[in-house]
Amino acid sequence: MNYYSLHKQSPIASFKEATILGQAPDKGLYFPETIPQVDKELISNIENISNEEIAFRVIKPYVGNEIKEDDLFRIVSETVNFPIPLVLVTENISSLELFHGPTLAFKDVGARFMSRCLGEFVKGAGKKVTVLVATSGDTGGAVANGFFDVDGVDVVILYPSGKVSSVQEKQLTTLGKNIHALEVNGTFDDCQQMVKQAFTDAELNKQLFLTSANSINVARWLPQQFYYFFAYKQWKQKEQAPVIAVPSGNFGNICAGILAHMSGLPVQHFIAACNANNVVPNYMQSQQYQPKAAVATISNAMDVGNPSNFVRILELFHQQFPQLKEKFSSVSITDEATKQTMKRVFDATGYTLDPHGAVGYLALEEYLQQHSLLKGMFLETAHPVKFYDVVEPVLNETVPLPESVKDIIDLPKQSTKINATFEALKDFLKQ
Ligand SMILES: Cc1ncc(COP(=O)(O)O)c(C=O)c1O
Ligand SMILES: N[C@@H](CCOP(=O)(O)O)C(=O)O
Repeated sequence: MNYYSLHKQSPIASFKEATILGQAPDKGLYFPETIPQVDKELISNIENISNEEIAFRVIKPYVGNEIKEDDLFRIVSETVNFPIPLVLVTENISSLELFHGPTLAFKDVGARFMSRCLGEFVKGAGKKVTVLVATSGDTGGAVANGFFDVDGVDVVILYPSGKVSSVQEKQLTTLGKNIHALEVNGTFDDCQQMVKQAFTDAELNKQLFLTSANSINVARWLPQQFYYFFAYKQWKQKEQAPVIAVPSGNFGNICAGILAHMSGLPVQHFIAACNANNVVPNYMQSQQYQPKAAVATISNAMDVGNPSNFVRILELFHQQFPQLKEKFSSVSITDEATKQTMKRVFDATGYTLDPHGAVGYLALEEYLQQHSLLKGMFLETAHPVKFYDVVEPVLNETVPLPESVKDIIDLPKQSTKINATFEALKDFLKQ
């Protein structure tokens, strides 16, 4: 598979080149030249196919021959070696629990896949790779975990100071060794902008071999398709495709879901569930894309004011608004409504939502009220314990700490504070 830049000013890249570069030289995001179609048999027989094989068959056309088949199978097997259950919460709403991986968030899938692909590509390159990542909470922890102690790779994580949860911050800042955390005096969008600028700085790129582990990198973005297929495998009413609500911030996750659908996966409709950061819900009303400064919410990992991947969604629909509108809608949910949903669902069903999942749940519930014959699922994108400081007072219940969190909660944070300027990042990287 070849990839073109959405800015159309860079040469075509192979999967390996796109993974190593992260972002195209003209600052565009890479996009696959064609959308491969999965075999009809993969869908009709999906209940009998292992997750490893599903993942392999989905990703193989995107990777082509740039990783040997045996190695690719091993990589996907290691990527999806934890449970991803679809759990019934009410009669017509299910939760796809994406939080059973090592850092308790859906990012583990993309981060594990990408770290292994990059490992293959830089083997024997004789040069150290610096992986840059901007995070609003979960990407950083997953990437840190995926690349921890990997030979030849340094990871630099930029996160907005005071705007991630305490558990997320510990996951980002306590590993040490090849993982460096930069606490930026700004927002996630500032961090993302600084990282994107670093890829275009001639001096830095002469000195360092830089790549991105955000969803701008195709090797982080594309494997996020896997769990949409795993969800369908567990979907009982195959005669009617599910509505899927995805808590959305940078829009990489939902964009991967739409790509899976366009490759043949049955989905009735996608809902991008946003918090108060409502750039995309506004776009769906006005057709005007107007990025704005992110506002802080209790679903902090979705506090994004200029989502990177929305351009990929527009490309998937060939920039045609009527087609986009038919398959995709987007709503903005307030913090107050998020808390009420967490409490109401817990009291009625005993199910504990994290604030991001609660945004997805409410968006889905409202949609199903308008479309009463349909059923759906929301993506529970992180474990509630990652936001225990929000969840516990709302539910008036304690969320037990899993061992992985107990291990880090009392460790000292190791981070470097920097201003939200590219120069500050450059100075740090040059050291
Ligand atoms: C828990 C959680 N939910 C939702 C999102 C939003 O996902 P995306 O940026 O792919 O839209 C994130 C951040 O990635 C997250 O960490
Ligand atoms: N919500 C994300 C923001 C970055 O998203 P990415 O998928 O583009 O890496 C986070 O938790 O860091």
